Amino acid sequence: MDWTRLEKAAQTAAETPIIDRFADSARAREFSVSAGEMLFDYSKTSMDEKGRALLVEMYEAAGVPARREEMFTGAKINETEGRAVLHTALRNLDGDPVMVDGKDVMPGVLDTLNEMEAFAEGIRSGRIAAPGGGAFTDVVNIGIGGSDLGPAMATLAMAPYHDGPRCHYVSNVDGAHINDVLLGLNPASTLVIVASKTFTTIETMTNAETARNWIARAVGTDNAGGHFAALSTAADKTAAFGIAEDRVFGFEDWVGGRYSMWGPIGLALMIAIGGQAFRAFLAGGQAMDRHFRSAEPLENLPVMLALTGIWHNQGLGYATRAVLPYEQRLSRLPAYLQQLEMESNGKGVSMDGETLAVHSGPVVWGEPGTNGQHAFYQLIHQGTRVVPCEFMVGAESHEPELAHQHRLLISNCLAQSEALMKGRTLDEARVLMEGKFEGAELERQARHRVFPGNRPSTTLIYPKLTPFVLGQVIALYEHRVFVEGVMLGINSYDQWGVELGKELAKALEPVVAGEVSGEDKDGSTRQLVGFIRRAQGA
Ligand SMILES: O=P(O)(O)OC[C@H]1O[C@](O)(CO)[C@@H](O)[C@@H]1O
Repeated sequence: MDWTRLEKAAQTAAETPIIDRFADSARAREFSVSAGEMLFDYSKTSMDEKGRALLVEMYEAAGVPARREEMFTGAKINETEGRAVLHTALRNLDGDPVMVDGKDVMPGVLDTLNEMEAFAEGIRSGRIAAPGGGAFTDVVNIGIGGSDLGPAMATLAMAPYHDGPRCHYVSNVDGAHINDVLLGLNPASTLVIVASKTFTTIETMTNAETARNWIARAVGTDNAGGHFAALSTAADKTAAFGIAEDRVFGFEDWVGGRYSMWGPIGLALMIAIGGQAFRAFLAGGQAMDRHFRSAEPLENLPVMLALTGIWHNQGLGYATRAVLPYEQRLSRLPAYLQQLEMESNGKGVSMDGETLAVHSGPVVWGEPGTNGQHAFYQLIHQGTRVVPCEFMVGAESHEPELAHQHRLLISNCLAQSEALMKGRTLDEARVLMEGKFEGAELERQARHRVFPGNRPSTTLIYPKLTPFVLGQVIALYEHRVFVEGVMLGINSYDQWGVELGKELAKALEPVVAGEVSGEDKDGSTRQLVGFIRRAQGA
């Protein structure tokens, strides 16, 4: 990959102020792309035609289209773990065959979907009741990372469609989390879902144990099993935990944790919104898959989202990107995308083990607008670092009676991208301050009110945040990660970088407990442990 050529092209293009590009009346149209009823506008960036052509050339040279076919058809593209990458099969609602090791995985996928739906509808209707009688009023999903963030994010996002039992999510090993969630619940009418691909994750297994004790204390050990379900690839381990086979919804190792909300890991979401709405969510993902698989690069929304990302990160060296949904119900989307993007593309070596020639994927962060405007947008507008912003907003809300609020929301979203691009010159700031200050003080005050402008942003607009649209948005970001990962030459589907901390935490627990001396630890770690133990009165 000729990253130097990209850097030069991007730097040259960035010499032209973004706003000047709109002298061409076709700019907005030509630097936008649609998928279904969704529009992605990347015209407020410095990307020019030459740069875009180079990006497409690099995309082709990296072999993204061929790799994409490999992914969809079950090739083992997760090479370090020897696994296929088939979250797309989970939303392949038509059941067209997808082969892994010579076997069609679709009958199993669709059977599991039907079983999940029968269970979810049973819980929703009260047909599947608590052992003591009475419908389940509350569901607690215990999981972390990919076994938490997806369904937790989507349950919030889908609030207008939530007509099932209340759903709660516990992830942190901090006992405060499960304590505070369980505090308000009645164990006799609570269903606990233990969600863990591996069923070994220490946080989840510890919380599951705590929940089991809580349930057993209230309803008796014999009845506790009736309050549990499990979502996992490890049937032996769910059985060992004591969860009945018909309460276990399994999936295969070709579904990565952070890509797993489309299958059993989405069970709590399905219980919240029902099988039909969950299938609409899957259909949205499937529609984005079809678009991604068939559209030419310039007409392909995930591809252009990815190429814009590469332009900003590897081309211009912008180390972070902000995801700014003007949609309160997407408040957990930035956290979800942090795992999706950073656990996937935060790698320092290429697939063949060589050190990466360019930076890996960016730091992803964000908050919903308009909240962020009153917090960190100061830095985005006037700070010395450039942060490409990814705005998103729905044309319509679910609150027609509050249409004026939605107008305000949209206006704020569009105003921010306009302000970032246009900025405010010193002359304009002076005019603003005239009459209030004069002389040197006017000059000083005016300088504080200058906005450099020329700051890039993109905007994704969708009709309304329905289950279908949420499915489209999540699949869009998954495919963006895929394209960027292939162009960087990395494996987006492993996560070895999380292992070292886990190993060290395991070794440190007996040191913190005072059972082992910890002499082999560094001075800082010994000091911290010592301080904590003294504070605990040990
Ligand atoms: O579903 P599991 O196996 O409990 O894993 C939870 C999370 O932990 C990780 O493995 C990271 O430690 C994530 O990739 C995963 O989503």
